[in-house]
Amino acid sequence: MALLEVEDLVVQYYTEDGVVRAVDGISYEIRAGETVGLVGESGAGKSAASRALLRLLDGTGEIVGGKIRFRGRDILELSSDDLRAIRGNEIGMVFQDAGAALNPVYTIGEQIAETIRAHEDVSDGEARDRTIALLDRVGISKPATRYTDYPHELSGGMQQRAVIAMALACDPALLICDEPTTGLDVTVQAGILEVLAELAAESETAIQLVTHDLGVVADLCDRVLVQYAGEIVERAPVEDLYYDPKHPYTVGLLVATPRLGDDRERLPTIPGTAPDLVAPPTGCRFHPRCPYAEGCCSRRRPPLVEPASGSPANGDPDAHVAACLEYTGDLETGLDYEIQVRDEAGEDGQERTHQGDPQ
Ligand SMILES: Nc1ncnc2c1ncn2[C@@H]1O[C@H](COP(=O)(O)OP(=O)(O)OP(=O)(O)O)[C@@H](O)[C@H]1O
Repeated sequence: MALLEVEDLVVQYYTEDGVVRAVDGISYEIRAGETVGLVGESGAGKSAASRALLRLLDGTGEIVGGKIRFRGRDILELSSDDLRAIRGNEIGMVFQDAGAALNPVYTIGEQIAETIRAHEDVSDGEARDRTIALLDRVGISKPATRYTDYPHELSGGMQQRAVIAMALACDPALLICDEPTTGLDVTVQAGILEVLAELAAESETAIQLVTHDLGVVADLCDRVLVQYAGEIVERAPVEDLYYDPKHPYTVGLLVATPRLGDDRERLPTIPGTAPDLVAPPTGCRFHPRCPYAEGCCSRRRPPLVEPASGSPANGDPDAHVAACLEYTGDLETGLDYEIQVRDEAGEDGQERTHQGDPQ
């Protein structure tokens, strides 16, 4: 049994402009210990999908369909007490804004120790010792001294490390990280990513990592889910996705990802903007931005299929599947990524393919 199973999840927000279907029928699973990246541009519904896992949607957000099972338990059916017992204990969370996750009136040590005591029957001394060990593990130097710091005494990066320490306090089976480094400067980001990379490599904790940065995914993840306009359009083990992307949107994301030694002055971006989720495009939601779109793309919604055979995705989490009509045999001209990628080449005509080393 998978640790986490998400089936046909649908999340909506109710706004003045209408009903926003932020997540529209996504399915995936995460097994114990693996790190899964959820990538896509801003507005794709990645945060909504992640917050829904713990029923922590903000504003008018509502889960209107689907199933979420964690260790076989139906998250959507749990009482709020049972859910609270899972949050912060079996499932840890790290969201974008570290400042908001910390209580300004308690020291970081007290907050982390309190999280441990809330879920486990331990003495104050033991909670304190474990907290200091956690602060050390996430790279906070002089952890015994830092224990008594208030959040405002820490830099943004150190606050985020403290939040990660708090999320790890009860040794969770699953850690949900939503853009954990956004808003931090580049060197600070690198430090936080290192902490997560160690965690991904060494611990039994599974991670769902939400990011718009495919470079980060390459460093940390075992598998990747690509989300576009509320749907998963491609799912693959990380190497397959980098070396052999199948969906034109994924190719666009990869071409737009800076690489080590990149000498392009301006990175190409995917033309157009993410669609309005009140009234998303018909058929394939990416078709208005897709360089390969044909008439059928605005009429047929592509199913997730195995590209080689065109057979429907069968739930094998390690399968490489993509939702593009090319793979159901509907496109006449087909996809020719080489041409698009060559267009990005410099004047020397050197091809810079998206199939370089992921970094
Ligand atoms: N509290 C809210 N009220 C109304 N609409 C919302 C709310 N939160 C998100 N949305 C809408 O839901 C859609 C998905 O947003 P979400 O934040 O989940 O995307 P995302 O992929 O995580 O983007 P980002 O990387 O910018 O966080 C967007 O259209 C957004 O405007």
